[in-house]
Amino acid sequence: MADDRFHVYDTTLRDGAQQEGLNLTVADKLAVARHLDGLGVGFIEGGWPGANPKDTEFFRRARTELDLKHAQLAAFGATRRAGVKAADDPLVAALRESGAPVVTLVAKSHDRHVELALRTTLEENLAMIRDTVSHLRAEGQRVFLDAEHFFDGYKSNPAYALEVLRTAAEAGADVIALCDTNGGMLPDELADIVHEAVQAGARVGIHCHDDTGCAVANTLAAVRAGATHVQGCANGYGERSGNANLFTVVANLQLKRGFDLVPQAALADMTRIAHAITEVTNVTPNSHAPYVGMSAFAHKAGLHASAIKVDPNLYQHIDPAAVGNDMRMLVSDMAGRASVELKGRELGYELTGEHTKALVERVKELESRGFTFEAADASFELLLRDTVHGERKRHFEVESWRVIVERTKGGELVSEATVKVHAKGERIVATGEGNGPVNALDKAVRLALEQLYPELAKVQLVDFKVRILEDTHGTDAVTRVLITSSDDTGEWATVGVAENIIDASWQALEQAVTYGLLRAGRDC
Ligand SMILES: CC(=O)SCCNC(=O)CCNC(=O)[C@H](O)C(C)(C)COP(=O)(O)OP(=O)(O)OC[C@H]1O[C@@H](n2cnc3c(N)ncnc32)[C@H](O)[C@@H]1OP(=O)(O)O
Ligand SMILES: CC(=O)C(=O)O
Repeated sequence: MADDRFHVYDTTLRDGAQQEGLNLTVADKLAVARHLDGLGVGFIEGGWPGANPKDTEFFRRARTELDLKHAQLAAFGATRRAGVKAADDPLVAALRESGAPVVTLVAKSHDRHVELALRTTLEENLAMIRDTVSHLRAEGQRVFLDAEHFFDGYKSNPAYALEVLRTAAEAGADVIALCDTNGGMLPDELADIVHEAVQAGARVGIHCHDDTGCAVANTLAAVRAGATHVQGCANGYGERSGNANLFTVVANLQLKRGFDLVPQAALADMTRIAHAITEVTNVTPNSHAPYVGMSAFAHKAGLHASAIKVDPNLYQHIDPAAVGNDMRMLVSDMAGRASVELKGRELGYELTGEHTKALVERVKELESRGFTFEAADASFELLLRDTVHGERKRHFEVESWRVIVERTKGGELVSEATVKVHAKGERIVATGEGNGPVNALDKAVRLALEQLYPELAKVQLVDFKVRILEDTHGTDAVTRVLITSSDDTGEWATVGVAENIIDASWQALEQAVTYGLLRAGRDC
C-alpha cells in the first residue's frame, strides 16, 4: 500500500470521464483502474455510485474483479440533501453500500453556490457536511472532502470557506481537497490561499482544472504551500480543458522535487501506461504531452542535434528512460549533419561524413519539393540505403500501373487497378478491385507479388493521409501522401509527392511494400 503521508489520488474514472467525447464502459473502467494501479497511485476514484447504473456496477464488479496492489478505491458523491438525514439519503446510501474503503464527498464551500445552487442556508450546508462525514465515518469508511469552488469561495467569503474546511475536518474528514472547480486560478494567488487553508489546521489536498493552462503549475504551487494530497487525471482528461495531468504532476514531483510517490520501475513504465489508457479511452494521445508524449523527446533542429551528439542532456531536461520514453531524431529540412548521423544511428547505420553530407542535401532538396521525412521514417531509411549502397537491389520492377474508377449502373463506385511487374524473372499482371483507387492499387500489387513473396500477406495498409501543398518551391500545387503500413511486429510510414494524387499514392505504396520486404529480411 502507498505511503499515507502524501497521496496521489486519481480521478480519471470520475472527473476524467466528464470529458466531452469520453465514454467508458464498466470493463473500460476496470481496465483503466488496473493501469493506474500498475503506476502505483494511492487512490483511484471509481465514479459516483448511485448516480448512474454503470458507476454502481463498477463498484460491484470491482470487489471481485480488481485485485489492486497499490491503490485503494474511492467512491465519489455529494453531501446529503438539505433537510434530510444523511442515513436516509439514497445517494449517501449508495456510497455506504459501494464497498469502497474511501468516500470522497463533494461539498459547497462558496457562499453564493450554497445560496443560488443549493438554495439553502450557509448553516444548513455546514450541517450537511458535518452529518454526512460523521455518518460515513461511523459506518467505517474513510472520508475525504472535495471543497468545490474553494478558491472562488475564499475570495468571496474567506471566513465561510475556512469554516467549511474546519467543519469537515472536525467531523472526521481526513483530507480537504481544495478545488479550483472553474479552473480560473493562477499559481501565486492559489498558493497564498492554500497557505491560509493549511494554517486553519486541516490536512489539505488540491484538485485543479486547466482552464488557465495552469492546472499542473497550480498543483505544484499548492504542494509547495503545504498540500499533501494531489488529485489529477490520466493524460489530463476532464471537463472543459481538463484536469491536472496526473502523469505530469507525478513526474514533476518525483523527478524534480524528490518526492517518493510511485515505484521507480513504475515511473519508468509511465509512457506505456499513458498510451495503454488512451487505447481504452479511444482518445488520440497528445503527442506533445510532457514526459509521455511521442514528441516529448523528439529533436528536429540541426543545432540541437549537433549538441545532443556530444551529450543528450544538453537539450533534454531529464533522461527519457526515467519515464519510459525515448529520444527520437527527426529528419527534415531543418536537419544538419548531426541530425542525419544520429537518425542513421537510431536506425542501425554508422554513416560516413561523405554519406551524411549527401543525405542532408538530398533530404533538403526533396523536402523543398513537398516530401516530409520526419513523418516517414521508412522512406528516410530507403533514401539512406540508396545513398550508402548506391542503387538499391530491387525485388520487383514496375512496368506500368493503371486505375479506373467506375460508377456502375446501380450507382456504386468501384475502383479497379491493374499493375504489371517484373520479379524473379517473371512478368506478372494482376488486377485488384477496391473501394477507392489506392485500395485497388494496394490489392493489385499485393496480388502480383504475394505469389513470389508470401511474407507480404502480413503487410497491411493501416492509414492513408493526403495533403495538398500549395505553391511548393514556385511550382503548382502538389499532393503529398503519407501511408502507414503494418506487419505483425510494427508499423512504418512512407511518403510520396506528385501533382497527381494516385501517382503520389503509388510512390508511397511502392516504398511501403519495399520496406515490408526489408523488414521481412530481404535485403534491399
Ligand atoms: C464539480 C464536479 O464536477 S462535481 C461532480 C459532478 N458530477 C455529476 O454531476 C455527474 C453525476 N450526476 C448525476 O448523475 C446527477 O446530477 C445526480 C444523480 C447526482 C443528481 O441528479 P438529479 O437528482 O436529477 O439532480 P440535478 O442533477 O438536476 O441537480 C443536482 C442536485 O444536487 C444538488 N447538489 C449539488 N451539489 C450538492 C452537494 N454538494 N450536496 C448536496 N446536494 C448537492 C443540487 O442543489 C441539485 O438539487 P435539486 O435537485 O434539489 O435541484
Ligand atoms: C469536485 C470537482 O470535481 C471539482 O470541484 O472540480
